[in-house]
Amino acid sequence: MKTSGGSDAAKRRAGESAAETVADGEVVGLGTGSTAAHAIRRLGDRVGSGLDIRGVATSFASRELAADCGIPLLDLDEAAGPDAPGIDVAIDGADQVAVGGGEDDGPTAGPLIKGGGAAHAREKLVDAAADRFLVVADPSKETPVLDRPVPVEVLPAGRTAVAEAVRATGGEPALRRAERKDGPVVTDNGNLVLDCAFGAIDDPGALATTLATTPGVVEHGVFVDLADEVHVGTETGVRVARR
Ligand SMILES: O=C[C@H](O)[C@H](O)[C@H](O)COP(=O)(O)O
Repeated sequence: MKTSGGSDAAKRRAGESAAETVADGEVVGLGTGSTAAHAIRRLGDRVGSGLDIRGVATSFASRELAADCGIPLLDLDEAAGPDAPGIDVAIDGADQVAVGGGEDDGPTAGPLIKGGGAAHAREKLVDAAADRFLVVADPSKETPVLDRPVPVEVLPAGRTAVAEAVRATGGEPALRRAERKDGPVVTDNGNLVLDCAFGAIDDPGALATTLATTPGVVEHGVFVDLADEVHVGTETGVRVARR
């Protein structure tokens, strides 16, 4: 399991807070990463105590963890077809989340960057299909303006063409390399990842459209207008920002 900055206690509070909102009978999208893993473990505990849910995994890693935790699983095709139950709620992490001011109504949940674990293509499928999408994060992920490099999953044959297109829009692409093998990271879908630095992203919606319409791009890690709630675990509790 990939880990990231931020304390594990804060991640656990965030994951468990979101897991507590899941109700009996629901179909639950199971996110990827070290924060979502806490939600999966808590859901596994609740299943052990009688909660009746089915999970839809977003990656090889989340499927494996959910199976270890005793959560019954559905494929996305089984959950999202015409006569299928649908996905009631998805719980997933983020690499960066824009949280707005909201002095009167509390903080507001804005766009996200995801894909630090190269799982963003399946995550976006599941998170977008869910009736409620809950993001779980620690305070190191919050920012007023997104500015982390955006993970872009590309067809292997499109790697150079997509890199050129990214440069043409002012971005700087870097092929993601594996830490424990000589060569690139290969996604669960058999593709490559370009981490594309754009500096401060003033218009995430426009960038999302540009990347989505670039030939060779399978999926990018900008998630716009998808998050319903962001559960931010702190050293002492949990803050919830809403859309
Ligand atoms: O591809 C991976 C996912 O988008 C993760 O949800 C994201 O990288 C956050 O992971 P973590 O909770 O480990 O920081």
